[in-house]
Amino acid sequence: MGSEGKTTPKIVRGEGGYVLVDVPHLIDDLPDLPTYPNPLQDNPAYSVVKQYFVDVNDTVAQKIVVHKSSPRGMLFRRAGPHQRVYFESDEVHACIVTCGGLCPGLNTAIGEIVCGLYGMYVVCKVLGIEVSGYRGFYSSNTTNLTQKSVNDIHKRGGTILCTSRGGHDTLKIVDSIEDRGINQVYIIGGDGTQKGASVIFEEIQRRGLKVAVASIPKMIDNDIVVIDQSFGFDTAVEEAQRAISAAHVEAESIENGIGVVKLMGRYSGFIATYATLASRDVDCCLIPGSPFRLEGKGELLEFIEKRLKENGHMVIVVAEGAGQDLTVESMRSVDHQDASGNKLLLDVGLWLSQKIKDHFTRNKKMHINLKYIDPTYMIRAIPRNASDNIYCTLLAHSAIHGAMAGYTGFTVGPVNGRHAYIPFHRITGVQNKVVVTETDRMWARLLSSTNQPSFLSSKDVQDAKKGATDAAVGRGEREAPK
Ligand SMILES: Nc1ncnc2c1ncn2[C@@H]1O[C@H](COP(=O)(O)OP(=O)(O)O)[C@@H](O)[C@H]1O
Ligand SMILES: O=P(O)(O)OC[C@H]1O[C@](O)(COP(=O)(O)O)[C@@H](O)[C@@H]1O
Ligand SMILES: [Mg+2]
Repeated sequence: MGSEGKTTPKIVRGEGGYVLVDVPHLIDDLPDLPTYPNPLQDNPAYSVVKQYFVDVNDTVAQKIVVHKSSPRGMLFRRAGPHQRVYFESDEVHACIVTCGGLCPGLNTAIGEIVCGLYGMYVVCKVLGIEVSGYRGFYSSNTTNLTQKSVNDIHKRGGTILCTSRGGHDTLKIVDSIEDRGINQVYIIGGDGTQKGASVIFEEIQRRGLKVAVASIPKMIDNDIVVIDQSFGFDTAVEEAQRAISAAHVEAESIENGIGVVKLMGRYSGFIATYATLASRDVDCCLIPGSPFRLEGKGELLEFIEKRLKENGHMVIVVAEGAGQDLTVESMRSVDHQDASGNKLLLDVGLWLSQKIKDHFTRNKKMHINLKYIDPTYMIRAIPRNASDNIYCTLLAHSAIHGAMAGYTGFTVGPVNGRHAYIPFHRITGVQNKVVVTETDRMWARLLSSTNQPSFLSSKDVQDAKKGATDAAVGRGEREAPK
């Protein structure tokens, strides 16, 4: 496995606090590359739009709420089609790879890259890196992707290219790119994948190749900074409702019924938070950013007892990364990792369910009926919903326009609603989290909606505030405290 990217950030400063966090361009290292008119100008669909092309100086502001005396924040390059492109249509040899865990919308993203390249840029060589993920680059399994072959894949869950964890060998991957004559690499994947894409880009740059590397971020649990939301998240929240509903039906149909639902979210609690807020059936939501304890006054077990006495049933949603400090303590775990180096978490849902059962068996005050639901793989495997489908189309188009315009080493996504190109170094190594204190009002809305205690001690509040500051610094919204 490679290390994280070390590209020097390309920062452009101007008047009035203008700070553009720019993305690399092929001409940074290959200044004499010729340009060509964008074929879209002759496309009957797109040429009717008067101002279809973006201006090369267009930027998107990361910060839209600014104070009189605070820094203006950073800008990113606006995504979209450019008047001039750096590839002739028949010169393009693109490839697409999907890595990491499944996420609804992967097939739409693949299909839309293929259709966008063929339809908008009259490209006719698009290779799918199969079987699978990064290691697929150095196996012989590839497939020619055509508009016909991707025709209805957006209706299916999973990825037609398959995916994998581990197996990132930068040199072998770039050798394969070079040997096959690939000059546009589209990489779809999560945080690990973005780190991998970053080192691939650096090796390509080191070899002085005319190869654009564009990535589409896939983080089902939305733990990506800078961009508004990741694809598949909306679908995941919707599908999570079904698990919560089932837990609610089970819980309310039996005396002292408790439904426990574990939702994805290793570092963040976005799916759990949004699904809880949306469902209104949840009595208690537990996420990584909000520590809790089991025993003691005002702590979780006491709250469960209270809610059962009041309502006769309750639903608990727990994000997979919640309470890891407690599970590690009680299960004396060893530090296991998956093939990609991700820490393997202990199943907090199972652990919590057992703890609740033990508590009520021990104190014999109340007989409870607990049902535990883990819908992780059911959620990941479904096809995307309508809004994620459209979103994936826009992401794919933004990636294609960027690569054709010669940008490289970038990921795409909406920043305050406008699509932008973001350099890898801005999104790798920092995680987006639900911030339970300070500025994040969503958690406050959740507490008010479930009417659960916050379970936070004053030390937790201090730690959470520090976490909020670190996250804001990570997002570039605030300067690091001196
Ligand atoms: N620091 C890294 N450098 C290079 N490749 C990496 C790095 N971290 C992860 N990868 C590779 O990225 C791919 C996907 O990573 P993984 O963490 O499994 O999924 P995700 O991208 O969804 O987070 C794997 O093939 C893994 O080897
Ligand atoms: O069984 P797998 O494929 O390792 O996946 C389990 C993990 O995949 C996820 O669904 C998503 O993780 P990634 O974003 O790293 O792919 C996690 O929430 C979960 O812990
Ligand atoms: Mg990941």
